[in-house]
Amino acid sequence: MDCNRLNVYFIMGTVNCKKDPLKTLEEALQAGITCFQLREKGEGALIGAAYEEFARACQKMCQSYQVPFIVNDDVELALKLNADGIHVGQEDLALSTFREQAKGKIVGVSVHNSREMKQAILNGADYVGIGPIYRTKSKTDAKPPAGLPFLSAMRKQAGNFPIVGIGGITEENASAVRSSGADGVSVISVICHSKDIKQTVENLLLENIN
Ligand SMILES: C=C1C=NC(C(F)(F)F)=NC1=N
Ligand SMILES: [Mg+2]
Repeated sequence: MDCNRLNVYFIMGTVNCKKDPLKTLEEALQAGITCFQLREKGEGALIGAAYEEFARACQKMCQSYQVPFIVNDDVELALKLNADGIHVGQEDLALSTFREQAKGKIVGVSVHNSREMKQAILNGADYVGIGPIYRTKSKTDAKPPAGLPFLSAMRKQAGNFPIVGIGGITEENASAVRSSGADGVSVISVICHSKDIKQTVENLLLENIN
């Protein structure tokens, strides 16, 4: 996976949004997010036909901006929609299972320590999500903040394997996350709660990427 794809990796579900989620996604795509993950979970999340319909609407929008459409956890839906990839946690399926069913798809894995990262790379992940870097409000069962030194240590171990930082990342701390070794920043609230999504995404983007 081209690590520039991870530049600004927006993650969203209907639960995260104050205003219309599809409008939020449209504005974020227009502003230049480089990857999108549908993470529909938690209290009040869509299920069944409404969930699938929402997912298809998000996928269609991503396709019109040539931005990868990644599904969190739900491998079945990812395969049904022929999504560009999936993102799974340590508790989700074994990558090998998904890999067989989905050649050429992007597979991302959340990792919290060097053993998990080593395993994810061995199992054929295309990128790893490392965090939470800072305190997050978006994930109820998040681990304690790992901080930048942890991210730097993981970068040292990973060589140039694609790494995206996640957890409490804002316009203020995004550059520190990048200079600590992340190829990109993954965000939920800072975009979902932004009054000016175009400005927010521009402030998060690493400019003049070749
Ligand atoms: C828990 C997560 C950790 N990392 C990522 C990503 F940023 F995509 F790598 N997504 C998640 N849903
Ligand atoms: Mg998960």
